[in-house]
Amino acid sequence: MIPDESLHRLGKYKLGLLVNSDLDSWKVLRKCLVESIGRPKFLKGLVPKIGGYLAELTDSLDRLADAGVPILVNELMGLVSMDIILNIIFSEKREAAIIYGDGIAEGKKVKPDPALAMVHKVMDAGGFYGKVPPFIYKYILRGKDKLHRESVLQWMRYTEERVRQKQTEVSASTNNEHMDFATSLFLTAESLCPDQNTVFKQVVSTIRETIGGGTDTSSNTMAFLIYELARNKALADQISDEVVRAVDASGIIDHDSLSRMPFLEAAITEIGRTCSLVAGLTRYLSEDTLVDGMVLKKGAHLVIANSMNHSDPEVWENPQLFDPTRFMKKPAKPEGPHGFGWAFSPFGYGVRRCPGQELALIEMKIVMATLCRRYRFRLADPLQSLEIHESSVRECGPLPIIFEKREHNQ
Ligand code: HEM
Repeated sequence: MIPDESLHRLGKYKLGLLVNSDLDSWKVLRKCLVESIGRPKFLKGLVPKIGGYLAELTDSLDRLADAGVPILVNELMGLVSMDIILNIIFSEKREAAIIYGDGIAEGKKVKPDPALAMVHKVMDAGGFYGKVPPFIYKYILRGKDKLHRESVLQWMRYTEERVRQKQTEVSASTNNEHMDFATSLFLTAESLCPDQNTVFKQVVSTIRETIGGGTDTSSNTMAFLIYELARNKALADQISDEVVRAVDASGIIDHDSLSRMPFLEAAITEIGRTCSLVAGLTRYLSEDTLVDGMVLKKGAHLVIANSMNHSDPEVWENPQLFDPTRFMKKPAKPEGPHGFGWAFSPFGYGVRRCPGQELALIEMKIVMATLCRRYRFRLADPLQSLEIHESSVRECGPLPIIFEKREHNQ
């Protein structure tokens, strides 16, 4: 539940998408986001872009496999998602995951990536302020409050600086044919917002949410999936064989071959259920609403508990079991994106559903297809259990994994 004091403060907040309480400005930003990262042409163009990056990453992972040393897969996937999202947003060519993989292969101690470390801290701050009523964090948890505030301020300065640089580039450029997300966002926001100051503020807020939303979400989902595949060799082999069949001899994964990987897609969907990355969705009732014969009053704040719905034994047979085949069968009910009605909503529902869903699915599919085709994943400690850290999203704790080359490694 959102405490009243927070709500009062949110009432004045008209920036960004996630916690924006002003319908008009939310609509403008949502349009910006959906018209840029949601466009089919943009999504199709992502496949070769991410594929090029992965070709370099797998050279590094090959060296890691040859060295036979474990790598923290939660950190690796965080860097992969960060490299990809910053490339999409700013056309920045980052190689943080490659540097990390090479460093580990050579037995060096690798320093944490500053941008990723900042996102982790901000997600932690989001989790902290989302859970604890304001008077507690203000008066009782003063020390933690100070730390989280500093992380948030550092993050705000970083994103503002990046967007300012971008604004200068956009206004100097005459050719915006191959636009990155930030450029497209600027141009759309300029056509929709009343003044330059508002444009700047909205772009900064939206970019903050896109980096945050685009990093710790897909990266943790992939880390959780790698954990399952490391524990279940038969599933991992099944995905690997499917990918080998779907791509031609060149091994290049293109847009068409991605559509020939239903089992991998089902495994990604199933991990969305078992890990419930976003544990709950929040809603404000703008009118009295009838739910299961009960009237919920206008003005109520609801939390839709994904983590409970996703493991409800009345809906899911053997809910604790990681079983992708449940998403390959004919849906039990015709409702909802996967035929499981309200019982399955990893990306949310309706007008507030995640605007990055298609992007995340393409990214996760191409990254996991590439990794599953080329490597087996082995837990460095066979008894390793999964550590889950509850932040703004569910985060995968330290997970050391050994990459082993498969026969289809090239
Ligand atoms: C596995 C990956 C992801 C998961 C599981 C996820 C999940 C979610 C969920 C559950 C919501 C709330 C939806 C609702 O209340 O109905 C949400 C909102 C949002 N997501 Fe994602 N997301 C993912 C990836 C991404 C990516 C890649 C981006 C950006 C490129 C993104 C940006 C956002 C934004 C901006 C919102 C707020 C939308 C609004 O309030 O109108 N997400 N996401």
